[in-house]
Amino acid sequence: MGLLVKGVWHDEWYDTESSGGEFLRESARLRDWVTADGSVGPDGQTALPAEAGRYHLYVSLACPWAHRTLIMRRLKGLDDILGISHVSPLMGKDGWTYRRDEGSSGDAINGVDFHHQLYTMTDASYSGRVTVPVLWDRQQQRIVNNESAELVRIFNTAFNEMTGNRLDLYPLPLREQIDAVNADVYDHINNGVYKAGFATRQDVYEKHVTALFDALERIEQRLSQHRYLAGAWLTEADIRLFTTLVRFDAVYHGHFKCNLRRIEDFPQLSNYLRELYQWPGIAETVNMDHIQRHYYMSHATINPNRIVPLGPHLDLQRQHDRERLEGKGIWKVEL
Ligand SMILES: N[C@@H](CCC(=O)N[C@@H](CS)C(=O)NCC(=O)O)C(=O)O
Repeated sequence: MGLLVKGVWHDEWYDTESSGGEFLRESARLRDWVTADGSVGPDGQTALPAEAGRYHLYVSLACPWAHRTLIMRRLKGLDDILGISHVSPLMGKDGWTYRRDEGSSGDAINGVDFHHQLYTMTDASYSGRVTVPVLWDRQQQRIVNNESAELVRIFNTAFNEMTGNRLDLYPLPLREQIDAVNADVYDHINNGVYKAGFATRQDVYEKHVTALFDALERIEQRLSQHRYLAGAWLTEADIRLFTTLVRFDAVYHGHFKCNLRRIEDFPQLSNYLRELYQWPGIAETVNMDHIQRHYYMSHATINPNRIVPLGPHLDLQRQHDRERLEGKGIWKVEL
């Protein structure tokens, strides 16, 4: 675990000292877009044009943020035009690596050993955290974007004409609702588990665990009325919640001490989790071995002996009861 300072790798754990025991997530810095024809992104971002085989996705199979992009790649039928490489689940003094003997695929495109090399290839004096996921442009030899929320949106639209895939996980009429639920889920659940787990003071931990379970209760309530977070349509909001829920009982409950309840103990959330897990294509994106080994073996400050627990035995293929609520599947746009 570490970061780059002016292009030089430093092995350092998160600094929570200067923030009163709080884990503060750094904003992603590489924010260019890919659009169908290379015209600017939705907020005027510089963009590159969609082309089959031009881009490559670097992920960790353990990481919930990277997992969003893997699900989008699958749902949007991008497997053949967007290659992937995955890091080793173990993130030690060198940060994310491409060590095959630990379970990495190796880097199929650049052959680097360390993920931070992709950042310094992009900018020789890069400063900041070195994170997954990353979208790489093989033509310009640089990272295009390292923010998963934006990669989800890029994958949702940029390649539609090429693939003929009309699924829209961020439909115009639902955007306001999606943005609102995303904000709550991001702050209190996706990032909430990290804020609790990486806290280095008792009161800070308690504050974030309480906020996390309050948010889970709110979502539980919502899911008692609606099949999905934005109503009858499955959207990116569901994908974003799913990647945290699927790790929850296996990792966050024990390792991050988010243990007031398990997801299994919430009737709506647990059935909803199973429905999404059983959605065509999604289960294949879940790698519990990488998930468990990553967290328990990489965070030495939390689990110094690096023992990986054997349980819990989750059966996510069990039947769910969500059919009692109206579901319309995924929205489709006209091409
Ligand atoms: N904002 C980023 C966050 C990604 C992120 O924090 N990924 C974690 C893995 S789960 C990481 O690479 N952490 C390395 C570090 O913080 O040094 C995104 O959503 O894409």
